[in-house]
Amino acid sequence: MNIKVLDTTLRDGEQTPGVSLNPSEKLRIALKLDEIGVDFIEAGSAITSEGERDCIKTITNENLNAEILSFSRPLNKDIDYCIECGVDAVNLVVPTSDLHIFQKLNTTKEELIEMSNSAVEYCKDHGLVVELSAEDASRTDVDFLRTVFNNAIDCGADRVCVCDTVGIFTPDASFNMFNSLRDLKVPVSCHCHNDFGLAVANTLAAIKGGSSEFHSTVNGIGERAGNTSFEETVVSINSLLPDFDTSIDIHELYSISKLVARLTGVYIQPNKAIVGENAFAHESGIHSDGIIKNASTYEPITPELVGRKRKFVIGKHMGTHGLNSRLKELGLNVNSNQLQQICDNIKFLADNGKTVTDVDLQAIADNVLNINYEDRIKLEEVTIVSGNKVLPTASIKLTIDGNDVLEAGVGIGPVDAAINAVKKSISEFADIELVEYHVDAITGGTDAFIDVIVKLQKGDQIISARGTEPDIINASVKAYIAGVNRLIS
Ligand SMILES: CC(=O)SCCNC(=O)CCNC(=O)[C@H](O)C(C)(C)COP(=O)(O)OP(=O)(O)OC[C@H]1O[C@@H](n2cnc3c(N)ncnc32)[C@H](O)[C@@H]1OP(=O)(O)O
Ligand SMILES: CC(=O)C(=O)O
Repeated sequence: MNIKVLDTTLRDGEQTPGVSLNPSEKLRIALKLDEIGVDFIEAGSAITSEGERDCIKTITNENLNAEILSFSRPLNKDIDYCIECGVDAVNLVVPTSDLHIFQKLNTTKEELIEMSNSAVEYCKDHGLVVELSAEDASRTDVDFLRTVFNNAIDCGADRVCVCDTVGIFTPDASFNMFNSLRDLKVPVSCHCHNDFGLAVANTLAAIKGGSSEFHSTVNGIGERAGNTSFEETVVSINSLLPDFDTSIDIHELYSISKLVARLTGVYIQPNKAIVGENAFAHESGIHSDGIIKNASTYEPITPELVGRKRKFVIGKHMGTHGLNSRLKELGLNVNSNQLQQICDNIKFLADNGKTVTDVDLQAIADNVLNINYEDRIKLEEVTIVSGNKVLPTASIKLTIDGNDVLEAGVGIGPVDAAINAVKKSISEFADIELVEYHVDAITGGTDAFIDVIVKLQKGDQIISARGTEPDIINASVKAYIAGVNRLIS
């Protein structure tokens, strides 16, 4: 059975405290959601603001394949704004629990049904598709919930949705709720929150119980602890529920996750399922060895399925099989004695608390293999002008293959300006992208040593490099140049 996906990254996801997307950012996300096969896109809440309406209009102007919805309360003024934005449908949110009806809306159950019915009729009179979402449904008396839904359906609602607004469902409760609503005459969808970390589990249980649609957000962003994670649910349906599928192009999940993280500024933790940095990374020797022999030993799905690549990480827990595989990726062939020596050196560093980067690994390997490696690029000088009233500007003097090169760059801040100046000096011969930048203050104070780790990419090759200095600009430039030197060596 095909399960429909309503993505609410642009509405409930944007309700993440501090997140606000502009029209072009919302459009980029909507285009990607549409491209990868999302059925319904909740583009925002038209009532919220002028800017929000501009965002929704930018999306509705594109005539996407997906149905475009706006959130709306069951109030004509909200619905009028939805109509002005040209949406196909409304997510009409009607609170149904006693708590919400009596304490929040300060009304009665009879008046609530009246408000809900008349809003559905108003929407239908204006040609809108209606998904009626019962807010706080998981704390609502089921008979009353059925009454609200059946009234709405009689008035023309096209779909109804059970919202676990504060994430209190357990998988059993979710299954039972949806199983008891199987006889409703329209599709029933589920909207779960992650307050107890159960949103994906509850969504899967809802689907097994009879829900034919689920709401989710990319990376699980949203109010408080967030919503059901889009990527986790899609992959779980694909891999764990053999009787169900979705129309989503699973290979694109990583790229949409990256896009949403970048545009919202909500970065995901490394151990997040499917899209986290470590989801397909292996440091432990026993795991890496198993993976090399047969990847299924320690990977339930292949990284390629979700648009990712496996990686073996250098560190304290690794063994020689994983290390050898990483050395080969870096173009280094070693015998078993050399391999063991390199492994011992890395474990010594790791035991002393050091994160071992690829550049460290290559330096250790050079030493063990007696390779005389000379950096092609050397930093001679870097000068920064920065302050509260100037555009951060950097001038840089390098020697490249023995020749002096002078360059200048500007940037958002002094580090950006310095890196831009280095990039300009090497642009003719090295097409290198900075894919990650991480900074730590080693001792915590303002006089601390700064440890910068960068990841740089040239074609298919990604390597990590470090710079440690008392000055963040010098540390960043040093890390960047160390990585570039290795990538062009
Ligand atoms: C579970 C969810 O995620 S619901 C979606 C939550 N999203 C948002 O709130 C984001 C968009 N919201 C906004 O921009 C603003 O809250 C607005 C424009 C909708 C309303 O702003 P204001 O008029 O200043 O009211 P405020 O937000 O302070 O209070 C909410 C009002 O809506 C009422 N309300 C809340 N939910 C509903 C509902 N589903 N149906 C009808 N009325 C509702 C409240 O009772 C309150 O009304 P009151 O002023 O008569 O007491
Ligand atoms: C409608 C909605 O976002 C909720 O109940 O959580």
